[in-house]
Amino acid sequence: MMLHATAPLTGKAVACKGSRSVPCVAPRTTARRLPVARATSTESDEIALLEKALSIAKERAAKAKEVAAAPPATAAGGYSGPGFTIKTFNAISPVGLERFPAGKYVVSGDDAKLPASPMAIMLRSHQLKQEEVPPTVRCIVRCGAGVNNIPVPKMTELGIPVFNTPGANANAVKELVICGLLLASRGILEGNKYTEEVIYKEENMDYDKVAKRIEKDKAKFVGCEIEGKTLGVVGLGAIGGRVVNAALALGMKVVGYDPVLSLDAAWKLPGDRMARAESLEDLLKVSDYVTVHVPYIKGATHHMINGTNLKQCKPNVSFLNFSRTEIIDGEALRDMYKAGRLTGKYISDFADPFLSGHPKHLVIPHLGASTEEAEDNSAAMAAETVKDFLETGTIRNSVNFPQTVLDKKPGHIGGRLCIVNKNEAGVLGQITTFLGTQNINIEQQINTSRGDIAYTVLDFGKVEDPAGLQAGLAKACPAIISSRFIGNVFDDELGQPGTYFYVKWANSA
Ligand SMILES: O=C(O)[C@H](O)COP(=O)(O)O
Repeated sequence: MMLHATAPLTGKAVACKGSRSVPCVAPRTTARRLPVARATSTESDEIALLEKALSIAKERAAKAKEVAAAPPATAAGGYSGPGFTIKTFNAISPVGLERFPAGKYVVSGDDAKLPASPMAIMLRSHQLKQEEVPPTVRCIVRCGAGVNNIPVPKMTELGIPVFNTPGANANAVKELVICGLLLASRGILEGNKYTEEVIYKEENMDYDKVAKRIEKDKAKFVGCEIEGKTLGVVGLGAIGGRVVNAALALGMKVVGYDPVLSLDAAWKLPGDRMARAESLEDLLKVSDYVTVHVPYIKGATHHMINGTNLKQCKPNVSFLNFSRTEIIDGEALRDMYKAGRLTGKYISDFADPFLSGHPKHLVIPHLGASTEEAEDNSAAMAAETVKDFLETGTIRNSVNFPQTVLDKKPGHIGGRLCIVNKNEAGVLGQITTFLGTQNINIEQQINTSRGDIAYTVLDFGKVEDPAGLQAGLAKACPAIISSRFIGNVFDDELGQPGTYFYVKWANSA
């Protein structure tokens, strides 16, 4: 789709309320034949718009670079020791990067600019390889929801928590889903393509002819309304829940399905106005539109919509996929289109290897979370999550570690040990027994577990040799994967970033 306002244009830019980056163009007042130069005018409008969009993108990227490359400044409060080092992949919003206090954190996408090997990784859709994760990395944070670009099971095995930012970009995705519903119900993209590729060409950009043709050919693109139709929402988390409410507000009927609905998410649903399907098949049977909002998990949501359950669908069902390609089996859908069994559209911000170029498959770039607001929210939330973890060991919004929060006692002076170990019987006992042999009195502790991993945080008084303590503990408890000693971060020499971190896999390599 070309980037310009609707009707043929005078080329005169006017201020447009609510639009920051895309100027509107004043409508023509009298009909006239468009000279050949008309094409040049439209092109120059488009070039101007594209240049403007590009300059905004460049400005944001430059700002992000500037923040990331800022030399380590002296931190507020006079701290002048080493800072936590964060390696970024992808362009991360400066709004998030600015959350890392200068002098206490050094953030860069370039290893050479980090004074020490990275202690955390911050990324968006970059396909993270295991080799990119040195043993100094204590955590990884995804500015966004989907973590299928991160080798999570391997990270779990290495004892590295992976965080994401659930909900931070949900509104942006919801708005695009609503747009997707309209793209599915009306011939918007097809009509635009036809106008540009057929009408303009055939009528040689003659305005009067173009205007007549636009009226005449509208009959080719008759759509339907979404009001009163049924939307099936698969996955009722932060995005799905918002989609449910927005669709209801537009007068749609909504049926939802989520086999792992959290209590938190359930509270946000309009239970009285949304029907809840007992199974995916039940949802597919009644839906005119189906939108998927589940994470991509191999073996769980891979081809969740497939050749078997597509047979349950209404023939004119349209699919919206702003989650991940592999959730819908594109090959099966293509076969159903081929056999004439399905006639609705498939709207997505992901390409599909089996449907590329198929007239029913309307693809746009992966734009779900690409709004300034979503990028800012996700980066800010990611930065706070990392800071909390690095400075206190707190785990919130992790996809592979248990939620763990142990508030420090006011005025606590001394150490905190954060231990990651295999979730096996007797390990906690081994840890506390060992600390007892070292004359360490535990003041408070928390022990949590998730799957194969357990995480323990213990507070105690001052210790003289944290490194020796960690080495001794690892020897006494073979199930320990890593441990991290946190003193009073930034306040005493034991609390300096980068110190006292034990990693079994690095030591045994
Ligand atoms: O997983 C997500 O949050 C979305 O797909 C957005 O991804 P992006 O940050 O790469 O745009």
